Amino acid sequence: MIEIDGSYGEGGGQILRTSLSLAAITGHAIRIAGIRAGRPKPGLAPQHLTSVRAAARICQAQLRGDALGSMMLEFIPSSSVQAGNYTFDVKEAQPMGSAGAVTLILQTILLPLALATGDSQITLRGGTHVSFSPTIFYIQQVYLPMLQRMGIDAKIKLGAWGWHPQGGGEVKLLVSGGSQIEGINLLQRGDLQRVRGLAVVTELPAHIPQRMANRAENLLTAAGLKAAVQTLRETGVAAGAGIFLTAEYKNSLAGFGGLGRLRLTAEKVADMACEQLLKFHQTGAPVDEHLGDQLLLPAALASQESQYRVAEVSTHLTTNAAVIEQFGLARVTVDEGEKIVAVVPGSG
Ligand SMILES: Nc1ncnc2c1ncn2[C@@H]1O[C@H](COP(=O)(O)OP(=O)(O)OP(=O)(O)O)[C@@H](O)[C@H]1O
Repeated sequence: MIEIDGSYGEGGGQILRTSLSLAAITGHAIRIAGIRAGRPKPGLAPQHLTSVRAAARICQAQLRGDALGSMMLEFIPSSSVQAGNYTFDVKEAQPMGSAGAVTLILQTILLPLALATGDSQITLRGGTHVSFSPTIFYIQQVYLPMLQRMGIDAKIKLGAWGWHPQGGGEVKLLVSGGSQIEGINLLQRGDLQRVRGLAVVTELPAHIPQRMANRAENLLTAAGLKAAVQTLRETGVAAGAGIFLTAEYKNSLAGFGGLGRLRLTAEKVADMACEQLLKFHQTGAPVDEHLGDQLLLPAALASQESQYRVAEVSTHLTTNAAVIEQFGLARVTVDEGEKIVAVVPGSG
């Protein structure tokens, strides 16, 4: 049984999710104590509990401690990962409804399914565009295209938008099994080709996405960047608004966003997304702070080494590196000065 300290470093949900993915892939039993001890409301929240159950379903794991608020979990896989058709709904963990991020559940099971024999089709229900997690736009425009370069083939389709706090979104994920994961080398990003974006609302007037798009295009153009932001107005289970931007460099992709809320003007939401993008652009790095921690897992499972330069070395990154090393799957070196991450699989 591999013992994981959930309070280590960041002390957040990512330690749990990375451990679940790796337990499913390797078949190792794990015990995690101190789950999300670093958070104000520690223990398993609906999104985490759904991730636990999703990971358990695909490798028929026995569970102990799989309850809301639990700070201890035992996860004992009893089969190899089984490709197939699955549905996971955050509501099953929290019947009152929750905007728990489906993207984080997606990231927990994607690599195990990509390495399994056979293709999978997954339906995920919950929050699709929520703070402190990748949005579906980010998964579509940044994460999956980067994974594609590493030999992982997955596609997603948004069925319904799910915003905070109601959730209620739906996403279909198609994963090709039998992947051979290749390493990635991202030290130079090359020139910026353009910034593409989407300004969207559900159940709100059309002037809002238009104002977000105009503001973002104006700000980015004034900074000398080529930018095109589309607008979209959709129906949904609740009102919501957001703007999502992708910076497309010759060799890399990076994603940023702003989410609307009551009393925040459309312009302010666009400003938030543009500020993040412009700050990133100035660093000259190919990999944004979030992709930096998200690339670690595929890099650890690849058959070659990876090296990439990040805009910022986050505690998510260093914490994730420590979890991966604990499974003995790869050696991860983070050069804090140069902000270069090196992953050598099979040498942990
Ligand atoms: N704006 C963003 N764009 C892309 N990815 C993001 C963004 N914000 C957060 N992420 C990613 O979401 C993940 C969040 O992990 P974290 O450990 O914070 O867990 P959590 O389960 O959301 O909950 P908690 O932090 O409450 O424990 C990280 O991989 C991080 O890179």
